[in-house]
Amino acid sequence: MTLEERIQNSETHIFKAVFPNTTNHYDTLFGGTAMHMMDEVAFITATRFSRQKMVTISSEKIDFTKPIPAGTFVELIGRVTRVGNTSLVVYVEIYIEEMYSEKREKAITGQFTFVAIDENKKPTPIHFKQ
Ligand SMILES: CCCCCCCCCCCCCCCC(=O)SCCNC(=O)CCNC(=O)[C@H](O)C(C)(C)COP(=O)(O)OP(=O)(O)OC[C@H]1O[C@@H](n2cnc3c(N)ncnc32)[C@H](O)[C@@H]1OP(=O)(O)O
Repeated sequence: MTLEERIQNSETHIFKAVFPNTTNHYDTLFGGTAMHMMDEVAFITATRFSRQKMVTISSEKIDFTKPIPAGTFVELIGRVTRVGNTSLVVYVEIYIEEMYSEKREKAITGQFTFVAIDENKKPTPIHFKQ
């Protein structure tokens, strides 16, 4: 399998409904909840890419460009964008999708770096390198 095929195969999509237990006093999705969901989809993407134990080492530049209203769906998409020696980077996007129309827009983006670890919890090479 080529690197591009492996990236394509490990691209991960998760849909969630924005219900009131995830919203703040503005009736929009909590930022912290969004980051939690992003870390989760990034972790799944990293693990599906590598099939190794992965831990988050860094998250960066999380841009909240649109509020996510209660009563919508969100789609999270994780995609590997860089493969290093022991680390890889996953770019995550969150799209808002209205429940009763096809309207859809990008709301949040961010980047998460993961490191593959061995049985001693030390960095270990990712089996696939660029
Ligand atoms: C309320 C209800 C809760 C419900 C719950 C649900 C959970 C829903 C969320 C799911 C999410 C799942 C996620 C699970 C996985 C964890 O939970 S992970 C937990 C958080 N992460 C950790 O605890 C990791 C702690 N850090 C460490 O153990 C060590 O730093 C590590 C990761 C073993 C790395 O060791 P190190 O000696 O610092 O690494 P070092 O050799 O210097 O560098 C290794 C690589 O990292 C890179 N690197 C080092 N520092 C950085 C940096 N700051 N930035 C970028 N790259 C870096 C290096 O460049 C190197 O890359 P390569 O050139 O080899 O590719």
